[in-house]
Amino acid sequence: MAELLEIRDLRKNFGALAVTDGVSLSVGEGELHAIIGPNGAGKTTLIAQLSGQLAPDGGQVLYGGEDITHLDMAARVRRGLARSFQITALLPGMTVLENVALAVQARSGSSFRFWRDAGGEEITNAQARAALEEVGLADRAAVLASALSHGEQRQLELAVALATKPRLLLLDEPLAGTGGQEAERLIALMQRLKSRLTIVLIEHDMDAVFQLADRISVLVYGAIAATGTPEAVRADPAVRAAYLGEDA
Ligand SMILES: Nc1ncnc2c1ncn2[C@@H]1O[C@H](COP(=O)(O)OP(=O)(O)OP(=O)(O)O)[C@@H](O)[C@H]1O
Repeated sequence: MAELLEIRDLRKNFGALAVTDGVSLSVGEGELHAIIGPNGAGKTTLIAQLSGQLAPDGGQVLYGGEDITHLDMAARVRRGLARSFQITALLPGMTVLENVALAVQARSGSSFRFWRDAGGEEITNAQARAALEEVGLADRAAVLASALSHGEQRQLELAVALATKPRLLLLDEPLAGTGGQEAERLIALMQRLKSRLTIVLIEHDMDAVFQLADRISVLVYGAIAATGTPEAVRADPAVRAAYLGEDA
């Protein structure tokens, strides 16, 4: 498997706290790589450094062989690296379609003038509708984002990320706050996406993680305690002790 993402000795401190403590890991093209670990282990902080939201204090991030460590978020999105947020970043006063259309625009880098040009808006909306179709929200396109259920908002966040046509998708707790059928729908969606995208997934729902992941990395106190297939990670005594507990 060719490596799409390579993280080398990444470091981030908040004051005296080493939140990312020399993390090295690679993610192959087409892989779904889950990052698990206890609360406060530094998972979100790690993702933020991959998306370009947070600058690391040391180490390197390579994407498709290119050193992107010092690129900003917009430059990473243009290269096909998209993040779906743990904290909902939707515009509640805009429709579902408008939320996705804005993301399409961001990826194409189209100017405001292009947006207003005849045809521009239509193309943008067609791409936005395709993303909504993919996540199963097409029939909610005209509804205000604020009127969606929690699970639907998570679907919309995924549509927003997909609208940027990512090659690598960073998902931070996409199942948070969902349950039952909503969670099942999102898991089925991730299962579909993993056939055509590379995904780095942070998730606390262990059933979902063990079902979806090709490989799992366990982060404990900012460092990788283990990386391997779900079977290997489940069997790792250090992982069981540090995180999964007796009944894992
Ligand atoms: N901006 C910040 N300034 C100071 N400390 C921070 C900041 N962001 C995070 N931290 C601290 O860094 C540590 C790691 O936080 P992070 O959110 O990355 O963990 P996490 O593994 O994603 O946790 P969770 O599973 O609860 O989401 C925590 O102790 C947190 O309090």
